[in-house]
Amino acid sequence: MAYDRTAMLKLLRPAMTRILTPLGRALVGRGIGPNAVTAVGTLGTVVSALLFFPLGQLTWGALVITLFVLFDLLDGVVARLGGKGGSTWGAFLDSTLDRVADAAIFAGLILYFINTDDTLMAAVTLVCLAAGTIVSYAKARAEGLGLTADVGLAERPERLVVALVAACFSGLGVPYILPVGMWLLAVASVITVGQRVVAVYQQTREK
Ligand SMILES: CCCCCCCC/C=C\CCCCCCCC(=O)OC[C@H](COP(=O)(O)OP(=O)(O)OC[C@H]1O[C@@H](n2ccc(N)nc2=O)[C@H](O)[C@@H]1O)OC(=O)CCCCCCC/C=C\CCCCCCCC
Ligand SMILES: O=P([O-])([O-])O[C@@H]1[C@@H](O)[C@H](O)[C@@H](O)[C@H](O)[C@@H]1O
Ligand SMILES: [Mg+2]
Ligand SMILES: [Mg+2]
Repeated sequence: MAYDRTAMLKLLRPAMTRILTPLGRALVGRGIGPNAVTAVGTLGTVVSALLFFPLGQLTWGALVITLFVLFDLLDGVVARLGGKGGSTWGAFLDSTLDRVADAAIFAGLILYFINTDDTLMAAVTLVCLAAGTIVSYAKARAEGLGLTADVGLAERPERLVVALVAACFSGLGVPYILPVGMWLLAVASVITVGQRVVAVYQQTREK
């Protein structure tokens, strides 16, 4: 059964791939493989999220993190240009390290809220972190069972764009944008968990 793809950012993927292809080709030409790109992207994201955000450097944090999360598109480009179309180990590493990067981004924001004595927003951001992890787990578990759960309002690109744009503009002084972004993301992530559970349930009923 086909499912509607509600996550609109997926439409940007071909364009982003085209933009990153010359860089990917240069990396392949220098013998740099996809796993190195995945590892550097994750390390850069973790270090910048846990450095900039807790210090209140939201704009710089968002910009530097953006640079490193784009490595997640670049690693796939490098894998495909490498000629073998990607490896099983690389696919596992990519998805697993995505969880590490996501945890660091939201942990950095939680530490920022704790440092500014905003316990409520720290809790809302914790919901974003937990629900986002469950969203990814639901898909991985479904795929492990031979099903799909490739649906939802707040898939990873949406979660990253909302969090990073809100942090970026909050750092520039736009009022309320970070709390509003985190509240919206918490609600959208919880809804996405529900959407994936329903999608898997429907497939099990059809079998
Ligand atoms: C200095 C910074 C300037 C800021 C400029 C902002 C530019 C960004 C603008 C827009 C971003 C647009 C978002 C793009 C959406 C893309 C949609 C999408 O689907 O993305 C998914 C991916 C990656 O998914 P995945 O990892 O699954 O795919 P891969 O292509 O990697 O393929 C996986 C397969 O590849 C093989 N493989 C992989 C790795 C490996 N080691 N070995 C392998 O073999 C294997 O077969 C695998 O199965 O991307 C993402 O999730 C990342 C999304 C990035 C979102 C960025 C958000 C930033 C937006 C704004 C930031 C705030 C800045 C505000 C600026 C304001 C200015 C006024
Ligand atoms: O499920 P989700 O968190 O929305 O989306 C995620 C993808 O964007 C990511 O690229 C992949 O490696 C993860 O395993 C996960 O599926
Ligand atoms: Mg990737
Ligand atoms: Mg990924």
